[in-house]
Amino acid sequence: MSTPQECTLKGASTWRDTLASFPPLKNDLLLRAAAGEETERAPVWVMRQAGRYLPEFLAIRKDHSFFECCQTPALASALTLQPIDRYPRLDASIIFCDILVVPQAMGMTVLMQPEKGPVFPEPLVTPDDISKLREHVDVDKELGYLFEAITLTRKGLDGRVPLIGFCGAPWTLMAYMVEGGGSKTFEKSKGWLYRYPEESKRLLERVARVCGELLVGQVLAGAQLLQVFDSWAGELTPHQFQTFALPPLLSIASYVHSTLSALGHPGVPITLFPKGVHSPSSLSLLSDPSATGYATLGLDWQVDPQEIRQIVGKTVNLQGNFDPVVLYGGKEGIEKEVERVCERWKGAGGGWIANLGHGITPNVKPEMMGWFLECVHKYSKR
Ligand SMILES: Cc1c2[nH]c(c1CCC(=O)O)Cc1[nH]c(c(CCC(=O)O)c1C)Cc1[nH]c(c(CCC(=O)O)c1C)Cc1[nH]c(c(C)c1CCC(=O)O)C2
Repeated sequence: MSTPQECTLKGASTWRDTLASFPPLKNDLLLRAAAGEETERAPVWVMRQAGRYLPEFLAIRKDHSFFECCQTPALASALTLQPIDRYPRLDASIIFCDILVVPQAMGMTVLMQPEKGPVFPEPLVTPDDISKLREHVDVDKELGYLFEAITLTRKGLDGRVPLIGFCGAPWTLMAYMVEGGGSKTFEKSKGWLYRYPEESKRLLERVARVCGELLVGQVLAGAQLLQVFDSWAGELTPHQFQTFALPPLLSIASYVHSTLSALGHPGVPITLFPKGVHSPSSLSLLSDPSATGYATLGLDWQVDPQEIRQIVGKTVNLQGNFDPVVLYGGKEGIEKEVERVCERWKGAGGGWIANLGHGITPNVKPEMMGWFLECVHKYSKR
């Protein structure tokens, strides 16, 4: 990972003017919860909140390919604002983009296929293929559209809620780069970890370098909180998580914090979403933000907040962990479950950001999302 002094992003010299051009923030609940405050109610947002369950999303998507939406700042910004315009109860926005823009920036072709999801026509088959990746990634050149989208979106938000920037975690990105798409068994990518452990570590650190710069660039462009999505972390053994997934995650957070600090930027909190990581030994490694650089841990729906608090203590904030399928439970079912889960969280103590335990799914009725948000506002009150 390069040292902070080497930050050559354009935003490194322009961020003060960029930030000064934004309207003041009116709703800081998310930032207070991310700073560890037990807020008067839980801030709430939903992973994949801009997406296919919204008719206004489908209307734009009909005329533009998925990556065209990501790469066109006006479209990405419009899609980011759609859920914010529709749901005044959301406490955060997340920039419309995808974790797979990092492998694209490294030189890989990624297609988004209608029923299949992401496909890499030329995945990394053996470590020799690593040499096909760009040696040096010019993040401004390859991903500058995301920085532009963020700056544009901060203006469009008009201070209503904070804007979250994000990237994929190196292990999750490596899994896609080696599998060539989604997988049930992860036999190719996990196969690499057994067969080529040293080459895997080098690949993960190379991916981490791009992720670190991408996150810094997003903050310099106006992102107020960052999230790293390790969607496939739960596929690893605890030993693999510690050996392969964690070191590049730590490199990213350390790079982001030290680079922003060297630039005189006040810094932003980072959330890690290590989906499926339930082992106490792995969770313990993530319990101290001063050691990891991650202020908040995202939880999926398969754990209980009070049990997790027992393991990680109260220094780290938690985010999650509603079952995404609760949104198919009908109004009464949603209300009962939100009330139950909010009580567990209040009993757990510490900073809590309400969210689903994974992305919202495409068949959710938009009014059920609205009802879910209303229930969280009501039942998370302290
Ligand atoms: C693994 C992953 C991806 N992308 C992402 C992850 C991590 C979170 C997770 O685990 O779900 C993250 C992501 N993807 C998208 C966002 C935008 C911001 C948001 O609203 O949260 C974010 C934060 C848009 C998207 N990314 C994608 C869509 C739908 C594509 C379409 O419109 O055709 C959206 C709105 C496509 C995508 N992108 C990816 C897959 C596997 C797919 C296909 C399956 C699916 O649709 O969920 C990779």
